[in-house]
Amino acid sequence: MAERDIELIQFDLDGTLIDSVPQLALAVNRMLAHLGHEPAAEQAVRHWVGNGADMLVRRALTAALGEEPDAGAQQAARAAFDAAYERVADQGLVFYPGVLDTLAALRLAGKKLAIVTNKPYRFVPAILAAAGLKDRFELVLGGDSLAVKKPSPEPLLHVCRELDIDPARTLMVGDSENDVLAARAAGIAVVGLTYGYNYGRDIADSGPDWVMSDFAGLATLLRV
Ligand SMILES: O=C(O)COP(=O)(O)O
Ligand SMILES: [Mg+2]
Repeated sequence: MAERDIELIQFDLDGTLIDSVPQLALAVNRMLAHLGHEPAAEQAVRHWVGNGADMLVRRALTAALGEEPDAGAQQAARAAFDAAYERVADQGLVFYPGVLDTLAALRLAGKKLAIVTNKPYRFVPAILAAAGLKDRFELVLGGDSLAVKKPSPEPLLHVCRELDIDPARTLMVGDSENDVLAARAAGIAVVGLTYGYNYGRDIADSGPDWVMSDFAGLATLLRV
């Protein structure tokens, strides 16, 4: 199948469309301060993002405590993180270069667009609204929208089923090995972006079908 036959593009959010680490780091540090711990460096937070809010909080707490938190500490920390992130998630958002123009061009070319993020769903609508992207996506799934999140293929397959589009006519675009693993297991072609997080590792090592350093490369790939 030619790349121009792609009908549906599923996007990761953090590290792909937006650089959300400043806001996540702020929320992590408000949570740590609330619990009496020293703040974490933004660079550390960058490497903790990728498996959703529970894992981000767990990694931050483990670093602060020097051991895994117990269930009660984890729960209290998650509540403090959520309260803090709710206030800043849509503030001062930075979209990566080429994202807004390329999304508009893909839409104009008749492509269906969706978001599959591991970020809890409740934070996502405000982020999209702040960027004027509320109506750009056919479907938006958060990390807690289904019973499983990426690297499970299920969220990606769920979107294909809901929109009635063959995985073979779908493209996944993300910055993390979780995006590549989910796409591969779903039989979906995948672009790996080099500018995101991926725990500080090279996305090329995960073996995506294409490696791109620039979001606008999608327009060239899909010939829109
Ligand atoms: O919130 C996370 O941990 C990662 O979110 P993402 O799936 O949009 O990269
Ligand atoms: Mg990501």
